[in-house]
Amino acid sequence: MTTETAPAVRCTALSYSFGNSKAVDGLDLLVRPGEVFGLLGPNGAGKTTTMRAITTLLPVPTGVIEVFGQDPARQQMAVRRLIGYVPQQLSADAGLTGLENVQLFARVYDVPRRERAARVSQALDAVGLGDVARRLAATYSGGMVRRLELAQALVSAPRLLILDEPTIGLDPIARDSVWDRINEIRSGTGMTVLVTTHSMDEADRRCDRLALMHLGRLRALGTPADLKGELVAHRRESGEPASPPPSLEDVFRHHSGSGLDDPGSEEEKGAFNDVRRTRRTATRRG
Ligand SMILES: Nc1ncnc2c1ncn2[C@@H]1O[C@H](COP(=O)(O)OP(=O)(O)OP(=O)(O)O)[C@@H](O)[C@H]1O
Repeated sequence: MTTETAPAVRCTALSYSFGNSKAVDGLDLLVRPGEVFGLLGPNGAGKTTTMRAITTLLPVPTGVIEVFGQDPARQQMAVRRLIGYVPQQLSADAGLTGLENVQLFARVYDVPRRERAARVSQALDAVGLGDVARRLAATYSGGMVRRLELAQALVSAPRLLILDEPTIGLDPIARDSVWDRINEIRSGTGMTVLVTTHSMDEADRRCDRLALMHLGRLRALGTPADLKGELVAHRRESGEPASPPPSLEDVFRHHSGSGLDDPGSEEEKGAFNDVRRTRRTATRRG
């Protein structure tokens, strides 16, 4: 299969353990080219581990991963060239200007020297930071820092953009601004986006398809509408009240609630809404 026709990502029986603890447990996943695919799940579900395995940042896992038909274990550099990655952790340097931050990534990604200046300025313009590129990142707001990190990832013109909690800690306006930029770039390039999120709203509004993960395993897969529709059908068949219409939160509870895997702690059962962590935006300004 050529990289043109291959799925953006295919994971087959993917597993990864930290010591005796299984972070990802037999995951099968297929991300189609051009879609926004969301990995949704509470803390510890295995989302970040899955992403890091795809990005080649973890030692070789068990199972198979393909990124546009390439194997990250054997074709590490080829895969890295296809990917732009925005990790959860802060990746912008507050002591550099926006421009310098993106220039740094252009060198790291080995963007050809003669294309560098144009690509850096395109990436900054694409995220709406062209006018403030010569200001220190320390003076940027949380939303601007997140857009700067997006520019860093975009400077290599990736076919697959991987975002780990892209809008955590941002207010709704900054969130929308980040997503608007991502979608503008997608419509211009056909780029695929793989994103993790805790946010039901973000998953519902922004993702074409979702994988619900819990305790390292895939619990459900589909469009937000399909996932909710399946729960409606299940309620109908089991004689449960049809209203109110289910939310994604209800879908998640249905798939990961008591009786599945380790139903153990009460904390784990229903805590989906309680896991929203902030990315400590304020400290990232200084
Ligand atoms: N470096 C590590 N060393 C040991 N255990 C780890 C490490 N990274 C993750 N884990 C464990 O692996 C499991 C999955 O973690 P992972 O970060 O992939 O989950 P997640 O769904 O991304 O959660 P979060 O939303 O909190 O980032 C958790 O039990 C976590 O404690």
